[in-house]
Amino acid sequence: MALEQKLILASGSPRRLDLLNQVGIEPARLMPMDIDETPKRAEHPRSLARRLSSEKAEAAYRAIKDDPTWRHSYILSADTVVAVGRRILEKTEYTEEASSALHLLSGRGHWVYTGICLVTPGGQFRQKVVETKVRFKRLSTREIENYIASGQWRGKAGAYAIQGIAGAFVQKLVGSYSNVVGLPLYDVTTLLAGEGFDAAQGWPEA
Ligand SMILES: Cc1cn([C@H]2C[C@H](O)[C@@H](COP(=O)(O)OP(=O)(O)OP(=O)(O)O)O2)c(=O)[nH]c1=O
Repeated sequence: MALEQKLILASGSPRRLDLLNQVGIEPARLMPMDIDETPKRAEHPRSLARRLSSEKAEAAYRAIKDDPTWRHSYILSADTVVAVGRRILEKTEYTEEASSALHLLSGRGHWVYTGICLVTPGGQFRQKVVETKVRFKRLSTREIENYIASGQWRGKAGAYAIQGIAGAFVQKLVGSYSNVVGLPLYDVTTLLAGEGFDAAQGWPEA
């Protein structure tokens, strides 16, 4: 059976789809999962990324497990969390919040955690959290204002998108770049390889 018939991406993020396509993986179906992403009190950012990625996968699994067309599929989900120390910088739609997040990121190192979760057709959950350390240069008030005006921060964890203008803010990055954009490609393809998927050849015949 071809990979196309086997993989559901439980995400509405165009970046995640682009990243998968980049390595030749085209999911059969996209299932954006609308879950409550509010962190629990004192929840560590790493635990949050793990919990939310598995909640997205669980919601998708519940939706397809009794559906004869989709129940033999794999489900992949992810969640990206940006944090300065233990302080989580959530996605925002408000300019004031985005501006204070950028002031906080300016001239400092921060962590980007992406939780990934792969559910097998048998209902087993395989999970991982991947960490990338990013350091921004010092940002002037003018640079922050211009960035806010670009709107590129909307709906992005940490109020920035490394794949756009904010790429110029990055002084140093340690770890996976694709992890910051929203899906760590090495780790995703390694998880899929554990299920017998070879990116160059597709899935083995069922
Ligand atoms: C830090 C950073 C985040 N992001 C994006 C990736 C994610 O789409 C988003 C983090 O929010 P998520 O909640 O991980 O994802 P989402 O709500 O956009 O999509 P879904 O839950 O349906 O999969 O921020 C970038 O695009 N670039 C970046 O540099």
